[in-house]
Amino acid sequence: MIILASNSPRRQEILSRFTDISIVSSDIDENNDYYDNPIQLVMALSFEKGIAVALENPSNIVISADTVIDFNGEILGKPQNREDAKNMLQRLSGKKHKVITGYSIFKLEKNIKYTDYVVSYVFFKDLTEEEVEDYLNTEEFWGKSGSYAIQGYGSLLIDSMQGSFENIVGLPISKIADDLKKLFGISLLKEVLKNEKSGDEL
Ligand SMILES: Cc1cn([C@H]2C[C@H](O)[C@@H](COP(=O)(O)OP(=O)(O)OP(=O)(O)O)O2)c(=O)[nH]c1=O
Repeated sequence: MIILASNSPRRQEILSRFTDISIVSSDIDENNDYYDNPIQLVMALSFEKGIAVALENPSNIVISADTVIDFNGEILGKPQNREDAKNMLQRLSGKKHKVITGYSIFKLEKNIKYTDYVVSYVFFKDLTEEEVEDYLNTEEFWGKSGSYAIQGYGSLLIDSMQGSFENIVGLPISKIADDLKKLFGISLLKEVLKNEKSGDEL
């Protein structure tokens, strides 16, 4: 069984659509000042999140991920407080930014330690002060990189996007499916059929 090393309900929801998973939470310090390159940062953080869990479970496939926003070269993570969130949303307003998710896949008994990343683009609408305040009042911004959730009320803030939607939500499932095929010969569609997951509710 695949282990997802994550506390993120979004990541759990995405991966569990395709295969049975078990969750092992990974608590690492995400305040990492070593990297000013967002790609290096998300790859390093995802590796760190996953490796501790992989060492405990060497015979399992372990997947971990980390998501940040790259706003003209500046890294935006999760907001510390409402003020911080307001500031991020006002800066993203009317502009394009990158959402970068780094992810790692491990199976240590086979000496597999794989890390990669996926970039998506999000174009924000011009937001009024009132719209920003109303969105903040939904409290959805907590725990979200860039202070919004494209899968939630944040969809109203967004003009358009380019690339993988699931990557923005935190797990680039299409790319990970390709990697699972390459690394282990596992097909997520075959997993869906094997586990008789129903497509009816989607
Ligand atoms: C941009 C964006 C981010 N997010 C979320 C995905 C991630 O959960 C979160 C970024 O924080 P992360 O640090 O990547 O992940 P996490 O702390 O939530 O979970 P874990 O480290 O245990 O795996 O932002 C959305 O849900 N929607 C969005 O539109």
